[in-house]
Amino acid sequence: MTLIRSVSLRRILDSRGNPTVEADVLTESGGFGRAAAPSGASTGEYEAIELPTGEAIAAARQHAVPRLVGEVHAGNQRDVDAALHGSDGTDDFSIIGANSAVAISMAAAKAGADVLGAPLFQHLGGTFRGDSFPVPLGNVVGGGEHAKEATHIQEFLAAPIGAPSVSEAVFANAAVHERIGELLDERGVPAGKGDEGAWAPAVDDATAFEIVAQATEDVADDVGFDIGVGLDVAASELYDPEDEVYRYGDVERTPAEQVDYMADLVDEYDLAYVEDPVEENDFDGFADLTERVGDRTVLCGDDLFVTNVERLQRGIDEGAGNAILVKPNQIGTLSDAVDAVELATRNGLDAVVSHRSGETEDATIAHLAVATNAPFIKTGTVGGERTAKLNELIRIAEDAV
Ligand SMILES: O=C(O)[C@@H](CO)OP(=O)(O)O
Ligand SMILES: [Mg+2]
Repeated sequence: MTLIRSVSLRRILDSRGNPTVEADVLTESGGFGRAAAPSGASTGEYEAIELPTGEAIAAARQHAVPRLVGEVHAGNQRDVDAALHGSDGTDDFSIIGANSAVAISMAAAKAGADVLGAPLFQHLGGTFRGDSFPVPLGNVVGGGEHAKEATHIQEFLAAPIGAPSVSEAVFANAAVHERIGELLDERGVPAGKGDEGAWAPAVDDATAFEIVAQATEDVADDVGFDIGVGLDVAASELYDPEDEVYRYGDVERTPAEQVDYMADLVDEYDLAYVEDPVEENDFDGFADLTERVGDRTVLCGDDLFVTNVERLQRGIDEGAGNAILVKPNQIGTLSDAVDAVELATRNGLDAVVSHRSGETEDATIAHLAVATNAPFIKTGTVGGERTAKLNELIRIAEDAV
């Protein structure tokens, strides 16, 4: 019924104005799915390979499409993703590109759901999913690789952990974003926005903490539930492997000092969430920090784990982190992303389904988060490519998809 009739690939724009891969999958019975690959700026060293768009499309047309059309059922996601792996033959999608692979994988899932007449989250997660929702972590101030001349820490996140519904959480994050705009204005600090729509003021990290803490408190008072503060430090981008130091402008920290600094920040700001507090090869430092503060905050590996079950298993064995960031394009298929969530969940780690800094209107990750019962989703606060996912969560909660 869901046998794939055609796969079309094209070059479309992402939110940074760069080209990316979009895939259309059509089934014999008329089911249709369309999806597009996102793209990172602060990419991890161990991510699956994103090829230049034209190359990825040509390679996928040559190697993957013939293995899918007339061969594989879109409703069987494992078969679709196995065909993608089989057509590539490497363990990092360096032949067809993880950008082509993920676009096809997600488009096939949507085509499968379309044939079934079921919402995507239900096709992926089953009929008992759809009652619990992830807490949206909203990027409200940022710098690093997402905005030059702004903060050293890449993302300051609003974490509306006490919100009674996903809709109230989404609106609370937007209110924090707006309040920060006012606070910056009051201080006379001009601010543009970074790649993900967060404010990108030229202030130091300490000032950003002050402003974000005040804004989350103000909005929490208004809405009547708890809003915590989270961070994506993206520490690999601050780390100089030659000198073995983290550089925050003129301030340098050794790996041991970096762990101390992160532990101090967790206590000083009662941080609800910290992503990539140390660089991507430092499992020991991550484990040390987890031992020290893992009982009171979510310590999430992004560049550390790259949605890869082998790296995640190492983290589990070594006690490095208590959460994993899940980005389908880091690993190339939905099946691999779901495997990472399931391994994490079985071992008591939280899954945080995530966007990339370069995005499209594609809202697959909203469905993936609901389908896998992920406790968190990180997908920005404002801007059309971010609200595409946030609004989809609101629709899923209302049974309106
Ligand atoms: O580091 C991250 O978590 C992401 C998304 O916020 O950024 P990028 O897509 O640039 O890797
Ligand atoms: Mg990150």
